[in-house]
Amino acid sequence: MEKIKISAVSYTNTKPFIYGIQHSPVLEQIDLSLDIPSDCAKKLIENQVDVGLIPVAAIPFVPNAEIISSFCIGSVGAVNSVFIFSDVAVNEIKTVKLDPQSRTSNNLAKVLLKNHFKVEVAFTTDQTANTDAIVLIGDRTFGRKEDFNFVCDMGEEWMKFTGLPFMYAAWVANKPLHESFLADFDKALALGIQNIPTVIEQLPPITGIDISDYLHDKLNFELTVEKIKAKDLFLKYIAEL
Ligand SMILES: C=C(O[C@@H]1C=C(C(=O)O)C=C[C@H]1O)C(=O)O
Repeated sequence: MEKIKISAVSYTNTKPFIYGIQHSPVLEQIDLSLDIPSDCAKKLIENQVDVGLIPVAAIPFVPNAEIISSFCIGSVGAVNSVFIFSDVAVNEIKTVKLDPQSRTSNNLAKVLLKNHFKVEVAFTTDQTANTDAIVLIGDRTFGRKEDFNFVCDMGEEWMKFTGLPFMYAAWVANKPLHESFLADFDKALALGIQNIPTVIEQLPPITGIDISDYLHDKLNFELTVEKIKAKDLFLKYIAEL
């Protein structure tokens, strides 16, 4: 039987899901690759894979996109790995360098700066540019908060702006898949979330972040009705940018 090709995020935030997949029988049905989020999206959009843990901002670009799991990468308030870092206060930001690995958080920065902070800002993807602020996500943010005068946690600011939690990435398919596979896959993800203490024990030493606090209390993996509401609202704001 042909394996189901899956692209998942290569960051620490996805380790519980990987643990669950690797400790479940569904592993035998899967060809798993770990990629930066922007590549997870690219692979799913270009049909190089059947399922991706992809940035929610990329969902509208996936033909026949369907969210297939009751789990996601989310937060209820602060997430501690999705930031706008700057040395000037947010109302003084004029230029922002975007993170080439991100699709969701780059758009979240645009949405929040326009609608929440109400500042007009120029964005660049040129990584050599000198800007007032940068968007940075994932493991590369660990230990970086001390390097900047101003630290804006976008999960926290989204909550202040909308009163809602946030969904950064979702498990999305680009074609119909067997019900039995989907049930087994979701069970595998659930197993990973139930075993976060073991996942933490097995991680190599990580500095610059309290990894237990991050995986237990900042990240929030259940795909709730409120998070779907947040995703729909976020996509609406993106369409209005
Ligand atoms: C919480 C995070 O969520 C992520 C942010 C993403 C994005 O900005 O496109 C995509 C996938 C997730 O890894 C993070 O990476 O820190």
